[in-house]
Amino acid sequence: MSVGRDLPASLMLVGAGKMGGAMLAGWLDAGLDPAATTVIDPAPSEAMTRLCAERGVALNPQSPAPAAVMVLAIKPQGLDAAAPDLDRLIGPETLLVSVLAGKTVANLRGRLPAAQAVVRAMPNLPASIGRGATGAFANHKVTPGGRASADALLSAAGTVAWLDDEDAVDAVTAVSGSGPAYVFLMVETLAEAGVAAGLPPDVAGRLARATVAGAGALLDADPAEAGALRQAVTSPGGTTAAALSVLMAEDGLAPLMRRAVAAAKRRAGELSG
Ligand SMILES: NC(=O)C1=CN([C@@H]2O[C@H](COP(=O)(O)OP(=O)(O)OC[C@H]3O[C@@H](n4cnc5c(N)ncnc54)[C@H](OP(=O)(O)O)[C@@H]3O)[C@@H](O)[C@H]2O)C=CC1
Ligand SMILES: O=C(O)[C@@H]1CCC=N1
Repeated sequence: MSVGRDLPASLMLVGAGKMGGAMLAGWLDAGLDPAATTVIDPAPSEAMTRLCAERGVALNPQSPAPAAVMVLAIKPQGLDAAAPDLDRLIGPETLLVSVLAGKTVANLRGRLPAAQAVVRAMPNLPASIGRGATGAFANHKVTPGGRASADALLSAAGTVAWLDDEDAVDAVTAVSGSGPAYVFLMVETLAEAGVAAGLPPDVAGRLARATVAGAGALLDADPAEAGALRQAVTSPGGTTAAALSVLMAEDGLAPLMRRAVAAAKRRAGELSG
């Protein structure tokens, strides 16, 4: 699908924080018309204010007109307070694309009755460099053209997986939405372990960061499965095997990751409503 061709004729981004800001930069780079783009955020960061000024994007205009697509990127906990004002900004043809964790299509339509066609999307932070991973679900009111627009927007930020089952969005949230934080934590804990093993903190930090970044880049460049790449590092009877006997033990990383993902999915469910 051609990203540029299917980008919406006009777009309103509501909430230009970490996730909204990351996506906006990618969309503008992908060819979204800045003159047809509006950002609504009551207290935009300096960087967002500068980006809008430099690229010619309208920031908090007095009387914004409904756009072809509204992307909602406020916190889920802020939906109730924001909804009455936002509902007035949704036209009969507006496609609502929400990235709010936990908020279901029914939750959204309950707060925003003007919204008919709704896409629930769960992107992640590497969208800021066009390397995001997004899961998306479209309700039955979304037309093929609306889905193509949403796909073009989300694809501008990286890989998109469309989901047939809305319940899967909470699992996507727990795996890829929150997932970058798990990887960043891996860098932090690997560095800490390096210090405990005797490395100076700056050396441990630099090597841990470069190791995770390099492993990610290799995973990206090499079509081999992650397990095969792991085996390529593991010399029989060597140091990696010794470490993996700890990480792959019955009480190692796998059950810990299952518990972490289950906790995130449970939290997404709690944010529903
Ligand atoms: N961060 C991430 O990695 C991911 C986040 N998400 C989802 O993205 C959404 C935003 O998260 P994130 O970017 O981290 O949060 P942020 O707090 O960074 O961004 C939310 C932004 O919305 C603004 N805002 C608050 N109320 C309104 C309003 N009524 N109208 C317009 N803007 C408003 C906030 O302003 P102020 O700060 O002044 O309140 C803030 O700038 C969440 O729903 C989250 O679940 C999804 C995937 C990944
Ligand atoms: O932590 C959160 O709730 C959001 C959703 C996924 C990533 N950040």
